[in-house]
Amino acid sequence: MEKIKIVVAGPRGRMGREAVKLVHETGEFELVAALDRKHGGMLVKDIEGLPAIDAPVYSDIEECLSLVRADVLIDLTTPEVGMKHTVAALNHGVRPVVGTTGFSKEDIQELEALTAEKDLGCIIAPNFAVGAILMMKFSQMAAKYFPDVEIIEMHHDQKLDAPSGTAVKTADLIMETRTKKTQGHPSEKETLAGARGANIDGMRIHSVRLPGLVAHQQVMFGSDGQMLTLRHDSFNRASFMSGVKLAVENVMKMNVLVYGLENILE
Ligand SMILES: NC(=O)C1=CN([C@@H]2O[C@H](COP(=O)(O)OP(=O)(O)OC[C@H]3O[C@@H](n4cnc5c(N)ncnc54)[C@H](OP(=O)(O)O)[C@@H]3O)[C@@H](O)[C@H]2O)C=CC1
Ligand SMILES: O=C(O)C1=N[C@H](C(=O)O)C[C@H](O)C1
Repeated sequence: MEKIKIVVAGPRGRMGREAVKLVHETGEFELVAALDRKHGGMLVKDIEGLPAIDAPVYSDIEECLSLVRADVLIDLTTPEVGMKHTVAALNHGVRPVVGTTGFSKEDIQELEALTAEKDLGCIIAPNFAVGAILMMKFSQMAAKYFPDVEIIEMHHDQKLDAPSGTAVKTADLIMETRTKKTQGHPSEKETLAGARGANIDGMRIHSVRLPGLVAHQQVMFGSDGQMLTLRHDSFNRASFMSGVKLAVENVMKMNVLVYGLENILE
């Protein structure tokens, strides 16, 4: 069987490094190139800390996808770069698996239309950890019975986007089952701006950023005399890799855009 030919964008990043390792160690995957703005013209093996792979490194996606035959692009960069990469991949007939967070609803709609036009698969997954997907699904179930919910997401202090993609996705899923309401006292006032967190459909999201953290989320449901707390912790980036593998395998069989790994987990 032919291997799935993969390009990784952001190979020096915390997630990109793990993704390169995953591709290298997975028998049915092959790393055919990497996209790295600082190391165009080099080989992957020449970048400090990356495995001994002879694949070329490009700094420009157009050049990369014109010269290299690839099946899948794994993007782990920033929302602006990730959007540009995803559009370029689809235009070159390459299926994107996007872990990058911070895409807007409009970005996702635009990519959905392009994916349909190109008749390709595309997976955008704000969180690849299976435990996090379950936490989101359980939150969606709970919100039907507990409409008062606050999401507390906690990440390392190098994270660029807030709230996290996972928190936004959790809120999106909750909105499907929760009876809309504005939480808290109707006359509540913040005496310090931001004290009540971000408001999404009347729910609140709080973003904690501290050194030492990796990726954690707690969803708290309150009701008369009882409370339900659902929590997931990623203690390292390896926790995301089984989801990346699953996404790569699935995107090869798809011809639509899927936003969220919960849509492909059996
Ligand atoms: N879906 C999931 O399960 C997960 C998603 N994430 C998301 O993945 C993304 C990456 O996270 P993480 O690995 O921690 O971040 P890092 O900052 O460690 O890595 C980001 C990578 O993107 C590159 N990059 C940044 N800006 C540019 C640019 N303008 N052009 C080209 N490359 C650029 C960086 O290269 P350089 O050094 O040159 O800046 C770096 O290699 C984030 O959006 C994060 O939220 C993270 C964990 C899990
Ligand atoms: O930046 C991170 O680290 C993470 N980002 C994703 C998000 O924004 O939800 C996934 C995970 O929480 C780790």
